[in-house]
Amino acid sequence: MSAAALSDRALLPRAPRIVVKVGSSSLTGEDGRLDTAALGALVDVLAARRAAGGQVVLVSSGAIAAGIGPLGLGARPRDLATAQAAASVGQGLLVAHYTEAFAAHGLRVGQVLLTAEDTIRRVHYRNARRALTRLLDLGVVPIVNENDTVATDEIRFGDNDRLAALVSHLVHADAMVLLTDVDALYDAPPSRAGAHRIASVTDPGELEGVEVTARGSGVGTGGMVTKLAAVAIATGSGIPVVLTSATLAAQALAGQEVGTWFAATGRKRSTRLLWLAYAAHTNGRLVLDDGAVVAVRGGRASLLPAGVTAVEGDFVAGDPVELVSTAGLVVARGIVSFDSAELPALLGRSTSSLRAEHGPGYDREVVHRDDLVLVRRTHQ
Ligand SMILES: Nc1ncnc2c1ncn2[C@@H]1O[C@H](COP(=O)(O)OP(=O)(O)O)[C@@H](O)[C@H]1O
Ligand SMILES: N[C@@H](CCC(=O)OP(=O)(O)O)C(=O)O
Repeated sequence: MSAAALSDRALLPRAPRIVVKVGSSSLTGEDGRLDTAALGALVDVLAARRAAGGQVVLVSSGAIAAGIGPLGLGARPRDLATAQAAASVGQGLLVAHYTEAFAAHGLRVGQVLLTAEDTIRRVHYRNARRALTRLLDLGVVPIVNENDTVATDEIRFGDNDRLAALVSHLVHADAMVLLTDVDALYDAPPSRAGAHRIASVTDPGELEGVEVTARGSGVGTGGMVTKLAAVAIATGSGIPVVLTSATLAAQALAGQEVGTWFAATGRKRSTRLLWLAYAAHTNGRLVLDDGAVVAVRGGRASLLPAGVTAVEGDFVAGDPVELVSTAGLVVARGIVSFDSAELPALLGRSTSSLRAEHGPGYDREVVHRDDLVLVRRTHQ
């Protein structure tokens, strides 16, 4: 990423590396099936960007939609197993369409399927980053999607908006472009009479009072809610975002006054912590005593067994969990370093007594401070 974040949409044409995310709703026709003409039109815009010297990572949804027709399904499947089957059939077809469309411009594509896990486990995200940057160096257009066939209900993005934000962070993108079926963020769902387009957002506080729904277009998932969560992840880590419709992609990339511009607000953070803060589905809760709440809120302390009073849920070491006060207020999220089965016997105990009784290894933190993020409210 260049040293300073892009300060204005007019600078977008000169951004060296962008991540473009296109949603199912922009790639499907009225019947919910893949619209290859819309896909072709998007590829024309992205190919022009490549021809002008810019690097592009495309995060494309549409695998499930592309599987609907070939499998003879009437509509987008709601159950996970059928959705996974549709994605399995559709992903190959989707990438085949992209391969052909980009090849017409002399460009190669590379398929990259990621899971939520890939963005938290250190070794996984290093691998993903290395592969993506090598593809870009080789002049390839990486086409990223969630690996739907292996993603489980508990740990998956489901929508590609947050995946796109984490990919933007992973590749140090200069900007993220979210393409959907509405031309901008509106102050209320656009179907409502009198809803107004919001041209730019420079501070997250400006989003207060903006009414968004999680209900998408029918083929998409998450609606505007997951888009704003993705915007928070990207802008909060120094990456500005443009949100507009796929049909306005060319104008958006040219820096014209379309869509909604979200200015970068924060500095770069670790991808794993971003995932934990905004995207992770937690598998359990640790209840903290008052002293531990104060220590954790201070931002520099790890959570020790002595500060935990109760454990809720089933999890294994390495899972994301919520850290809550005795009143049930979520204080932080963290990657826990014990299984839920072994924790109850350790609670309230000092690390030295645990080491004496159970051996070295047991004197570790329940959540290390490097694996912990304080919770702030978002639109999620
Ligand atoms: N305040 C809002 N501004 C704009 N769109 C909104 C708002 N609230 C809800 N939406 C809805 O979000 C939908 C886009 O989400 P979705 O269908 O999940 O898209 P995609 O498939 O591109 O991810 C739009 O069709 C729109 O109806
Ligand atoms: N990975 C899924 C994407 C899920 C989805 O619908 O995402 P989106 O349309 O971006 O809200 C697919 O390719 O069908």
